[in-house]
Amino acid sequence: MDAYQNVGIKRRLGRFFRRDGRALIFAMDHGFEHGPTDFEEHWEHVNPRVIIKKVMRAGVDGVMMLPGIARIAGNDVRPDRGLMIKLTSKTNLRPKDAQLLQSQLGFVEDAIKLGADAIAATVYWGSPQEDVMMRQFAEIASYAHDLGFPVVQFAYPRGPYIDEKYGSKEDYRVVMYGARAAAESGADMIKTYWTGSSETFAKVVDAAAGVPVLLSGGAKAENPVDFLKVVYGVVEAGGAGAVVGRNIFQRENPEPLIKTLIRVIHRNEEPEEAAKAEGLI
Ligand SMILES: O=C(COP(=O)(O)O)[C@@H](O)[C@H](O)[C@H](O)COP(=O)(O)O
Repeated sequence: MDAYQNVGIKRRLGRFFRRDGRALIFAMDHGFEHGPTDFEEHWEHVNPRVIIKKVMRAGVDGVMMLPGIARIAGNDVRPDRGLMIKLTSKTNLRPKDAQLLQSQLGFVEDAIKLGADAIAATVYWGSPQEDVMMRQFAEIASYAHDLGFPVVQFAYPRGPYIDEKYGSKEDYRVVMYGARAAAESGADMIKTYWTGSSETFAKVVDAAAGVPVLLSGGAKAENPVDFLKVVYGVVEAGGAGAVVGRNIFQRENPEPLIKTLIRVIHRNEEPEEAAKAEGLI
């Protein structure tokens, strides 16, 4: 039985990762997690069908979204690309002291009915509510794995003790700890923060013990080359690519950036050269 389940996990992971073991995944959960103001720069992208068609054309390897957006736009994700459905979230409208919890808003069955190739959940390692998210992740992972579906953990260390002890949630010792905790809790793919250098990110990759580690994109960079350099650093460190939202959808025409990211992630091209080749700069 186990062998068959592992085949399912591997085949489904293979819809995200190319032969080089890397992926560029488009993130589209911001309308819920940050609010629709994230789309104000290019308001047409508040319609998931519009932006998903654009990112598909440009060649992203997969897309991550919440279940309701998958009902609206899941069909626009081409069948040969990965569809990741995330089952936990929070709004930015919550009181501040409740922001350190992601709640479950859907179930493994929902994600499977919607055609998911992978199922994702966030754990804020170090949060006072870490226990709740650990249990949510365990329940989701246990059931998904039983059915042969890979599970992605957004392993985000954050909480008052982290700030007090390390000064920053991006301190590599903290990010490394989160990645390790994700691997030890059964994740098949990990999404986390940039640590500021390729050397320190390599430690995060090591700590994940073979589970692929992808960058969580972050706010839109003023200069796209700065963002490309971060992604280049992730790849140099042995990272498995990036999950990118704002740097893509906060551009009217995201195609040149996506094509440049593909050059950096899948062809190891230097950011500036790649950006010039795609007419981005
Ligand atoms: O993890 C998320 C939010 O993280 P946050 O609480 O803003 O640090 C997701 O909303 C995004 O999917 C993720 O941040 C990737 O999108 P970008 O950061 O590239 O916009």
